[in-house]
Amino acid sequence: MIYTCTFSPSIDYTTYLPVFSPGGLNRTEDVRYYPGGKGINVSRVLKRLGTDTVALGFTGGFTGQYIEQFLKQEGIRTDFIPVDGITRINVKIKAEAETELNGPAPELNAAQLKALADKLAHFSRGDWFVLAGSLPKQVPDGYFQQLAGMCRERGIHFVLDTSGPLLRELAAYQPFLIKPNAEELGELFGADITSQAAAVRYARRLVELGIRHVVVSLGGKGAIYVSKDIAAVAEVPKGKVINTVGAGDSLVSGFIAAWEAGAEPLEAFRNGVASGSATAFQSDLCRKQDVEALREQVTIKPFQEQDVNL
Ligand SMILES: Nc1ncnc2c1ncn2[C@@H]1O[C@H](COP(=O)(O)OP(=O)(O)O)[C@@H](O)[C@H]1O
Ligand SMILES: O=P(O)(O)OC[C@H]1O[C@](O)(COP(=O)(O)O)[C@@H](O)[C@@H]1O
Repeated sequence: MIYTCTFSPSIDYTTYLPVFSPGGLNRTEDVRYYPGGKGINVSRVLKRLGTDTVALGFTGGFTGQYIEQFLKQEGIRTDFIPVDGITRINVKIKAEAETELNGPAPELNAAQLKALADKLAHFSRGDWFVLAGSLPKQVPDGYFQQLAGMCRERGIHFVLDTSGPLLRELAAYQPFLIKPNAEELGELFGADITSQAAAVRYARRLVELGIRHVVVSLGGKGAIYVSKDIAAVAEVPKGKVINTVGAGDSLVSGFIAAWEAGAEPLEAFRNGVASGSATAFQSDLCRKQDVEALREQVTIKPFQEQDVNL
């Protein structure tokens, strides 16, 4: 089974307007309320691609209930741990530029954290644990390391899509897949990633740590895949960008869906990139038919040492 885990779910209050004036009164007529948070997006996309998951994480209040109901209506199994606070609402303003306002998640107590570790203790070899999105800082030292260590010991595919200092620490637990964007990869190494060659160089350092698949997403500039034997660059298909929120999560989902179906790494990568772009080209997350239509338009080439600026 694929378990996704979202420590900080959200409702993504997504609104479209031609011009956004900071500091002024902005009236908007087109508003959507999507359940969000990276693991939840992965569960939603995998469902659309025909793969079942269980969405784990922490939810609270009326916003938490909304997310749970929404996912159930889409046929997604949930097993959230209830928390006392109210699940956040993240604001996504789609005007000339995309502006995001991501709130803090409710605090978690020791019993709630333990409840998650107890669930992980029942996973079987070959299951997946997709830990995605921002992680709370106020957890006891070593907690996330314990979860990552359980995955390593039990042969669970550990997929990590987070940012900040924990990304560096958990990378040492040899996740199966990680998907930083260029900025997150740069943060890991205290570097500015301004070229494909730099992205490949640092991704290789992660592979040397024992991570099997490293995908560096580059927004509209595509993505890079690095493993022990392969370094490849994908160009994205052309299309009208509508909402890139969830594009990174869709990339992760497309990769996992194809891998579970027996695809080779570069085919899984292609499916991931097509899923990311299919999401960027619509308001909500990608649909299977759009991913299939875009897949052949994703060009993948071996990485060439000559430098290409990002
Ligand atoms: N402007 C875009 N045009 C086409 N595809 C895009 C665009 N933005 C994102 N994507 C697709 O989504 C993937 C992930 O996007 P990215 O913005 O890098 O992720 P994140 O949201 O995690 O930072 C990209 O690798 C690409 O496949
Ligand atoms: O946990 P974070 O880092 O605040 O991110 C949460 C946000 O990321 C998203 O999951 C989208 O992520 P991506 O655009 O990176 O795929 C939103 O749904 C959510 O509002």
